[in-house]
Amino acid sequence: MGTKNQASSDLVSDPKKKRRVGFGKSAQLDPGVEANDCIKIYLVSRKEEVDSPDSCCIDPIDLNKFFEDDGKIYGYKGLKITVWLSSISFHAYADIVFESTSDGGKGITDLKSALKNMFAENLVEKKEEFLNTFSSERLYIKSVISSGVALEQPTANGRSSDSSKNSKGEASDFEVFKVAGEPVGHLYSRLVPLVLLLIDGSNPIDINDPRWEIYMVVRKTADLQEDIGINMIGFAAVYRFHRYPDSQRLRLGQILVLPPYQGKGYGGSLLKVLNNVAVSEDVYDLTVEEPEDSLQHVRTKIDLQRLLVFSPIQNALSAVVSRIKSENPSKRSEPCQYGPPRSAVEDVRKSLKINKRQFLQCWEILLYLGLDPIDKYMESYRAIVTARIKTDIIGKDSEVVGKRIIDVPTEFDQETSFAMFKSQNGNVTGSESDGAKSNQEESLRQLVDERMKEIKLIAEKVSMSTR
Ligand SMILES: CC(=O)SCCNC(=O)CCNC(=O)[C@H](O)C(C)(C)COP(=O)(O)OP(=O)(O)OC[C@H]1O[C@@H](n2cnc3c(N)ncnc32)[C@H](O)[C@@H]1OP(=O)(O)O
Repeated sequence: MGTKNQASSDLVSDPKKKRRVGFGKSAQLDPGVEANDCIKIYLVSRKEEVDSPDSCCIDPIDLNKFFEDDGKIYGYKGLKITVWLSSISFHAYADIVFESTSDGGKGITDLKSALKNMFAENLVEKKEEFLNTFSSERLYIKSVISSGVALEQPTANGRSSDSSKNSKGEASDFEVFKVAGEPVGHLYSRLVPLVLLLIDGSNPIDINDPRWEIYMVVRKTADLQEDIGINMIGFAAVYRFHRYPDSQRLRLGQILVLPPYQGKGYGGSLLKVLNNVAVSEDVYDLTVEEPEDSLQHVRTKIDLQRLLVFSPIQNALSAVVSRIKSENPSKRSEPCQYGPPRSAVEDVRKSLKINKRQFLQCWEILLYLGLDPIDKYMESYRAIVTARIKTDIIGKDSEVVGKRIIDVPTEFDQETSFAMFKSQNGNVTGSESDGAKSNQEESLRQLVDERMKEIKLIAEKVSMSTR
């Protein structure tokens, strides 16, 4: 880490100095600068890319969280921090530039310790030392994968056309390696900054727990010399649970495709490899921990492609589609069940390793795809989705007297925030009113609209890929 206008030793590193109390009037207090506004992080794979304006600037989820209290940096005038993060060894170097420092009543932020929070041991003090890592650590990824196991690549359809969009054909030129046991800790320690910067709401995994495995996607670059040409594209951290009495479950905890490679099919390919692992090892199921919408989108597309050709569920699916067509669910006063039979849930889990929750999500979209032409059955379909969402939010007893949903002020997404309200005698008391009821209906309508949009989008993509 270094500075241009000021020596790095000028930076405050004594925690006691971090938040000195100022005595000026509050109106004159240093307003600070948002970390997000003065830090830029570039991902570089060659030393020539350092200082180049054309390098890949990444877009971290939130840099403010690395700075105490309100995420602001205090005490600097004209502060600009440029971080170069190596995608070869994952070391980082920070170039810190500022015109002057002074305590404007809020102390002078300790930049060193904040950057250490982000990059830990990967942070290199001297630029020269950082530049040297491109040669001294050039075999790092190669050495990691040499301790791992190469996995079979998926041959399933779905991404090949997208991959060919890339004129360099990058997405077809990759391999996946599984790293387990002792090397996981060392490798993951290097990957932690990427996880914290690029995966929303992530926390580092416990590297002392031997049940974590890392699946690494690498690309061999043909134009470079032997030994050098291996880049990491992305990785997944997967937890292997024991399931009594003699089975195992896999849980995808974190997945990241490096920003320059996102949207080129690598994430989907990695998920397909994980599906292959789950099926070939005959584990109980493969689940995903709190998937982001973007991941859930890719995952659902892949699962739908598998389900559409999975013959054991096709009869059940046709039967439910026919019932919807003839029963007209939108006209029924009682909510009706159009879910899959239990045997289908079990078949899907056993053969495809898709768990029930994910299968139900996919089933809803399979019904949409089956109701052809969908426009004719849209009212019925929407009624089914509405009933399902209502049940998900307030449980199976939603129609029971005395239980109502109301929307409540919340710091979370308003669209998904409800509270259940139960009165003693079945009458609604307190603040629930006609107004609250219509708010509740509006919230439900918005949720249904969102889900309908999502279903339509995925159904279109899947139809396109299977044509
Ligand atoms: C359990 C967890 O780890 S949850 C956190 C998941 N990880 C992250 O959010 C980190 C940042 N994102 C990523 O690393 C990647 O974008 C992943 C892993 C989510 C997906 O990998 P990619 O290689 O980008 O996906 P891939 O190219 O196979 O598929 C692209 C699809 O994902 C969608 N997608 C990719 N990135 C995003 C995004 N940031 N936002 C919304 N959608 C996205 C695209 O719309 C595309 O869908 P389409 O083909 O239907 O148009």
